[in-house]
Amino acid sequence: MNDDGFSAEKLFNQGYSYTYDDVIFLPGFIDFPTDAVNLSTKLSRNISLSIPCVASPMDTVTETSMAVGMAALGGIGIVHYNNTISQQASIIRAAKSHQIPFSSDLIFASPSDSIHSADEFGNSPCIFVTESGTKESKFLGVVCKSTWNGLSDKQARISDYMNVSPVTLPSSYNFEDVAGYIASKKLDFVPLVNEKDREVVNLVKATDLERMNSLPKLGLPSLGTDGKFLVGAAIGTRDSDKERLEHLVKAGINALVIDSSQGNSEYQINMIKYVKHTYPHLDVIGGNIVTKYQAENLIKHNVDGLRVGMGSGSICTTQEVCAVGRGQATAVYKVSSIAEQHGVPVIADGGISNSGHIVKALSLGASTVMMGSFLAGSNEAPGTYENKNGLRVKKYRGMGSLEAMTKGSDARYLGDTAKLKIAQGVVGSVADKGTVLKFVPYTMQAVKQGFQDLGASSLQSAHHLLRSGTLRLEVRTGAAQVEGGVHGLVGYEKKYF
Ligand SMILES: NC(=O)C1=CN([C@@H]2O[C@H](COP(=O)(O)OP(=O)(O)OC[C@H]3O[C@@H](n4cnc5c(N)ncnc54)[C@H](O)[C@@H]3O)[C@@H](O)[C@H]2O)C=CC1
Ligand SMILES: O=c1[nH]c(=O)c2[nH+]cn([C@@H]3O[C@H](COP(=O)(O)O)[C@@H](O)[C@H]3O)c2[nH]1
Ligand SMILES: [K+]
Repeated sequence: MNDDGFSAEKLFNQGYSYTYDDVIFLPGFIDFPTDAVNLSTKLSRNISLSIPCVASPMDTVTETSMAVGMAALGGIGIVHYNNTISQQASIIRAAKSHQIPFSSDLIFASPSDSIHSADEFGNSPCIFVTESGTKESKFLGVVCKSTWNGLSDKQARISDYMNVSPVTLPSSYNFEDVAGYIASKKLDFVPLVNEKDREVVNLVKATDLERMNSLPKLGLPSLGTDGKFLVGAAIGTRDSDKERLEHLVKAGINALVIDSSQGNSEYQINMIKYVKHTYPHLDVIGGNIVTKYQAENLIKHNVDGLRVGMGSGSICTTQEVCAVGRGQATAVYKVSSIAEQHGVPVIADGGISNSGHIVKALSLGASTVMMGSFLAGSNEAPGTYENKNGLRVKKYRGMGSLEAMTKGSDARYLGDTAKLKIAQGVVGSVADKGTVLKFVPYTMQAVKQGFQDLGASSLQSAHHLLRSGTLRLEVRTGAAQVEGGVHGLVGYEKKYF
């Protein structure tokens, strides 16, 4: 019997609430190469993923572009609901209509419009002309920036000079097909059009070919039985969320997250019952929870997945405001020890700021990690980059921040104008990280190295090491945490890849 270090069972039963940084694993035995580590997993009972990564349902994290990027990587994005029903449904429809791993910004105008300034093109080489000037309208033609630049009468109506027969490709084409076509015809760009309703879905530029070639090779994407990207969505626990759900189901969601900071409530249980009864084939993820007791209650009502984390998120102030929550390492271990007995996968939500935290979450029993701040600085997150003190940043805010609550179009807070609003989150910003298509694969490679050090060649094997007591861990003192980081240098640059 190995008496070095502690088993998780012993370590997590001593009355302390531990975070990821508090604990450290002792190395195991390596008998396989890093590339033999298999990170495939389950989001929920019936949804399989090839990487354990989930984008959080937050309005500065997951809309179409993030959902597409995460599914292309083999993970999944959960689309937020701090918008109208039609906006959320349209984000989901757009994500599900993609076959290629990225989503370009598309600009639309109607034939009767005029283009007054080159700025209206943004970064796009063209403006798309549709009947109503919106995306969900019949595609009529394009105006290329070069054509507009050459116009003598800049006030002319678009209908007078647009190209009504541009080269397009069907949106069902995959990236290799589109890239091959662009290269062979020497095109600058090609719009991808949904043949059924003649809607423009995406735009691939010649520069994208080079960009994609410089990125790590993608593994298996997350696809549903219909061959389309897997996309999840979140809703709340109000009655109005039932109408929202009807539209999300029509838009094709594959998984539903019932979003609440304290998921063990009558409101949530009633919603779970409603969803399970009305849409028996939809996987329902309940949460958020941090205790065995909460988990048992939601499992009893047949949830297909559990979202774990209260107050651990980077923008969360719940533990300060409400004095309720739990250290995330303890929360993940405790909840997953119950969930595993019922075959319910656990999502470790919040507090992930490096690959080591992902290794810890998964080795303590989670099947996936949900991330907000880790993804919010990517190109795929909503919003534009700003310059702050010489640093390129994007806004990232808590869904319980005053700003997000007052923006909220649903009745959660605005309907309750008589109530005093208390924020449980902050508004901040995060540094530019480039595309998820690059930094997520590198992060997964780092996670594989962590698993190799532990002697775990898969999530199943990591969970087996955990439950059998073979995985040994310890709590790090403050000094040990300092020692485990970079220390004693005058200056340094941290570069992971
Ligand atoms: N994971 C975390 O630690 C935390 C996350 N958040 C995020 O912030 C957002 C807001 O979270 P919450 O405030 O927990 O939202 P919530 O919608 O669950 O709760 C807001 C308030 O409405 C009440 N409520 C919910 N359903 C109701 C119904 N059917 N009838 C009457 N009252 C009802 C709740 O009890 C609560 O007082 C979410 O996106 C959540 O994920 C907020 C705090 C902590
Ligand atoms: O206390 C909170 N107040 C908020 O306003 C808030 N908004 C999001 N969340 C939760 O934080 C998670 C993301 O955390 P990270 O940025 O650490 O990945 C998310 O996935 C949520 O669980 C909030 N928690
Ligand atoms: K926090």
